[in-house]
Amino acid sequence: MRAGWPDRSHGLGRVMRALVTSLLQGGRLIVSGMLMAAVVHAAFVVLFLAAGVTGLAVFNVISSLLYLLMTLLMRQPRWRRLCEAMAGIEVVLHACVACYWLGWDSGFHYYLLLMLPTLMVSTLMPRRTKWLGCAACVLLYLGLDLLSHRGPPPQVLPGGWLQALRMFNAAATLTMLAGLSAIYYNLVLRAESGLREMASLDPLTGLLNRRSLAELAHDQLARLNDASSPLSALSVLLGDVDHFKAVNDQHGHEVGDLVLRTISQALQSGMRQGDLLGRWGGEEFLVLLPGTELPAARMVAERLRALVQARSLRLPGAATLLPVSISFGLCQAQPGEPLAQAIARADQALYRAKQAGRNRVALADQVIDTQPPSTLPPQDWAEQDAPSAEGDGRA
Ligand SMILES: Nc1nc2c(ncn2[C@@H]2O[C@H](COP(=O)(O)OP(=O)(O)OP(=O)(O)O)[C@@H](O)[C@H]2O)c(=O)[nH]1
Repeated sequence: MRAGWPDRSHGLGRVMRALVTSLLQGGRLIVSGMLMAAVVHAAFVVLFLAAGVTGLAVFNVISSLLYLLMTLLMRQPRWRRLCEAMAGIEVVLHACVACYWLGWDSGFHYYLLLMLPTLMVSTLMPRRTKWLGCAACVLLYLGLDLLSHRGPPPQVLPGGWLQALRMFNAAATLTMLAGLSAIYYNLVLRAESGLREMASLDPLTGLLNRRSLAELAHDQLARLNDASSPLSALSVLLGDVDHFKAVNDQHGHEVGDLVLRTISQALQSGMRQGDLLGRWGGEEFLVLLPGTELPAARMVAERLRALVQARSLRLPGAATLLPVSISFGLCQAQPGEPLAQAIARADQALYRAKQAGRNRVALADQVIDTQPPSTLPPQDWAEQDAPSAEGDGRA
């Protein structure tokens, strides 16, 4: 239980807590609107009692309670559609009755205007229904105007009261419109950032996906080529999970996915601030190390490799651990070198790491290579003293 809430809340405390919780956690435009409506209606009870308009004061008590009830009911998805419809009916009915009873100058017709944005942003009704609802509101507004101007209203308030009421209604409507707009704007922002996140992250591992990592890599290469930029080096590390096909084949794709997530976490745990990690392909990971030259990058790669190796998995019912390991190919991007070429060089080094027994780091040639792999000179080294992969026999 959060500090500040009583341990055992009863009655009003519980209702208040549910209201605040529904507002904060529900986070929905319509819930916030209903809570605002309950408060505004409660304010009108006081106003009407003071002006001697008892009938409308009772109407407002009922409306205020109805809105509080709906705010609570809105937490249950099955009640949402009914609540939205009830709120709409209440606004229209209340605006019409109050405007007819006290006259056009009371300003109650303003509340009909609230229906237009509320209808339009509702997620619970089809587009056609929204437009029909808006058209009905406009017709009602015009009809109410005609009806109210045919003669004096049933209850005539003193001039000062009427003016105060109209100003209150105008202020309340405008404030609610501003509030609704702000809430809607926040919802749009949240949805937008959610979409952006979905578009840039790999859903399985939560790492950057290939597209967003490629964009960042292009930015880094541009900085490397820019003489005014402080970036002096960029190392590119391409990793590939060892014997991953065998994991899938022997244990199924769910275990394969678990291995990928485990390796992602291991890699993330070894990343430094400013380095970039992403899932480049199925079982391939790409790491960019800005400001890092080859010797330091090699140490980073060794650290990541060791972190992955330490994450062997114990599968349910299995007597032995499932070994996991990763091989890395490493190169330092050359100024002016395209991304594809830097990655191709890292890939060639990765190929040699695999050939040399896996679970190791291999460095690419420093020379920018434009030749096909078959004509390359023999590579100078793959780390022969690195530990062997678990279960090398599967190679
Ligand atoms: N479970 C799972 N498997 C994937 C995913 N993406 C790719 N794979 C599998 O990863 C396997 C990659 O196998 P290979 O490229 O043959 O390589 P490997 O078995 O890891 O062997 P080496 O790389 O030589 O050590 C293929 O069987 C793909 O189907 C994924 O998101 N989830």
